[in-house]
Amino acid sequence: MYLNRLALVNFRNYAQQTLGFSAPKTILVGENAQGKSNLLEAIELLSTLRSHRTSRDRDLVRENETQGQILAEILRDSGQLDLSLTLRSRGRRTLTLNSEPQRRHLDVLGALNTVEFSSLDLDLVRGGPTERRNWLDAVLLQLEPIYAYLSQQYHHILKQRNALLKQHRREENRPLDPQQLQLWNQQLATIGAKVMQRRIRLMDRLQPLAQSWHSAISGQIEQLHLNYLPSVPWETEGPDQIYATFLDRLSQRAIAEQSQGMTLVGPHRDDVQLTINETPARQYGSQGQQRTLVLALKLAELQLIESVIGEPPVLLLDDVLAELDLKRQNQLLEAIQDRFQTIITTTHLGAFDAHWLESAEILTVSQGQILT
Ligand SMILES: Nc1ncnc2c1ncn2[C@@H]1O[C@H](COP(=O)(O)OP(=O)(O)OP(=O)(O)O)[C@@H](O)[C@H]1O
Repeated sequence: MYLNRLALVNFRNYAQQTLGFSAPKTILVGENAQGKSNLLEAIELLSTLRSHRTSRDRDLVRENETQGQILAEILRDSGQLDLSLTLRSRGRRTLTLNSEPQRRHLDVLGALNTVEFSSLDLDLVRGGPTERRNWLDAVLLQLEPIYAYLSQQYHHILKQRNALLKQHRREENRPLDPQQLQLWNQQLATIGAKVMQRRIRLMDRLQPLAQSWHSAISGQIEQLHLNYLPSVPWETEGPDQIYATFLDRLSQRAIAEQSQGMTLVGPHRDDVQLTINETPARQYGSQGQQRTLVLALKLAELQLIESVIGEPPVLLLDDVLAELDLKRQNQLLEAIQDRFQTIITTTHLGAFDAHWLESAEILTVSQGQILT
């Protein structure tokens, strides 16, 4: 898969910018706050329909403008795709694929596959369960875009169920309608079990890949384990078993849920435990070890997406490469070679291994403009 051209109109600090990618690696170099990450954010938006920096479209539209646009030409094995996303400071975004307006936006997921690696990814080790769940969900969206509907459905049910519990807590005299709660319980367990099952399947596929990268980078001295920690005890019997256990668990926590006014059981409470040599990585890791771990996870993600979709995804490295020592840079270089189109941002080229610079096109970003 290859991102051939990108055009930005009134997006973040770009007024009008077209960019053709002509090498397997592109390095965007520039001072702070010039627009390097904004450019990667535009690509991320086309790929996932989300930005990890904001959930409001009005932040993405250039100041004092009412609408902005991102357009891309993507070369896939099956042919060329033209994708455009129009963002409005007031009003809904619109999307076209090959000039056809798309009513169901989630259907566009999968047109452009990307793996992003930024310094924020260190939060996979250092941060809380939310970061790790979001990561799993983002990988699942790339692997099976249908997961977006499942996740949306789950959050809708969760919101409704929480509203019911909250209302009960607020109006203490009002008894909780057991039938209504039962209905939400069944829906939560049905969809929740499917979400968990997909996440666990993903972990099973990521684990051996991450382990092998991790042991290669750490020189075989450290053993990585990824362990899914579900809030519903997990048996391997299959969806019916999970559904039944899920309902049991909800009834066990019923009093706590009613007094707290929120749902305490389900995949929105799950976590992933990362251990190195059986010690939790969060407590164990030096900065270097944590970087090795995150790099192994990202390489596993890259490899898995490639094998599932049958084409290499585009790799986005936001300000992270210069932070890796030369050994880790070379591991990464070896893994991606020229097979993965890679777009890299940095404030300085000095820390790059010469091999990176040889095979890359280097572009300077200054005040919302790309100088070629
Ligand atoms: N909606 C917007 N309209 C105009 N300018 C914006 C908008 N959103 C962000 N900016 C500007 O974009 C710049 C930030 O760009 P970006 O985050 O891409 O920086 P960067 O080049 O990646 O720098 P760093 O190396 O610090 O990460 C800031 O100057 C900010 O004011």
